[in-house]
Amino acid sequence: MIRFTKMHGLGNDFVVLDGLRQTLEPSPEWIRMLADRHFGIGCDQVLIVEQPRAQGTDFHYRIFNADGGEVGQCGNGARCFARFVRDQGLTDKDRIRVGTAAGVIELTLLADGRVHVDMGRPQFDPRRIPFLAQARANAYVLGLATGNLAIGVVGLGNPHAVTLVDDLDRAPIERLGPLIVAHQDFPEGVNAGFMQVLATDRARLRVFERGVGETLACGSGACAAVVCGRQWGLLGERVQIELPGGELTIEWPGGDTSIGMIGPATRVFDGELAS
Ligand SMILES: N[C@@H](CCC[C@H](N)C(=O)O)C(=O)O
Repeated sequence: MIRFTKMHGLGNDFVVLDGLRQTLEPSPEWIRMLADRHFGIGCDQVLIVEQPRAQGTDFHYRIFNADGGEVGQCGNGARCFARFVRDQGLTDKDRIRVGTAAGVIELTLLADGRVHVDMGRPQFDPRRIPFLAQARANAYVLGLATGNLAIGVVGLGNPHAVTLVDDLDRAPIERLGPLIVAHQDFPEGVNAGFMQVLATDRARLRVFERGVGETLACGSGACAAVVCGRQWGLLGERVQIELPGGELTIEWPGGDTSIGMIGPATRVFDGELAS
């Protein structure tokens, strides 16, 4: 039997697994089965808690998309990770340092039950995102079969493309999302965000995620949207991002500073899976 916990961050849902007290062999086929909403448990991402690998960290955090691919970042998952390791008695710390495939992030359990994630500094160097562009820019033009699209591109431990729209309810996300995610200029794929700015401290966002499709919320996507919005002179330092599943607070002073995200983490149920 494999023990798991079903959790979500604003409807971006996860199967969370303790890889410290049980032996796991997360093949892509097994991850796809867990994530399957008909033949498995159902989730957008599978998250695994492992022994720390980097010095000065408490745990290692592995993230798998529903398609079985392993990735470097999941912001909503990071909040659930913090809640999980505390609720399972794996730590008694309020501030937890976690290594990921993309670097170290810091999670802080707040007194009101929400979690703050220090997501690290945004990456703008196209080669390191990775994105095929000659030089760094605040905006790029992406050639799609449907025409040219203006995007911002930023790495948050995973790649993001952000498009500004006038009306999020009318944006052709189902049509453009798959084209952006699979575009040849993103050798490892990309998460495609669509943002409508409402004020300097408030925006709406929908994200078509790499390896999943559209989700109810994307934490790293919300950070990417604020970074791009600030670079375009549209957003301030502290922004409320409205996603289909609820709201996140994103803080980014700009420049070479790290980006902060505050939001909820919810445990839905615990279960056992016949392995
Ligand atoms: N939902 C996540 C992002 C998960 C990974 C993403 N789909 C990728 O492939 O990079 C979030 O909350 O950040």
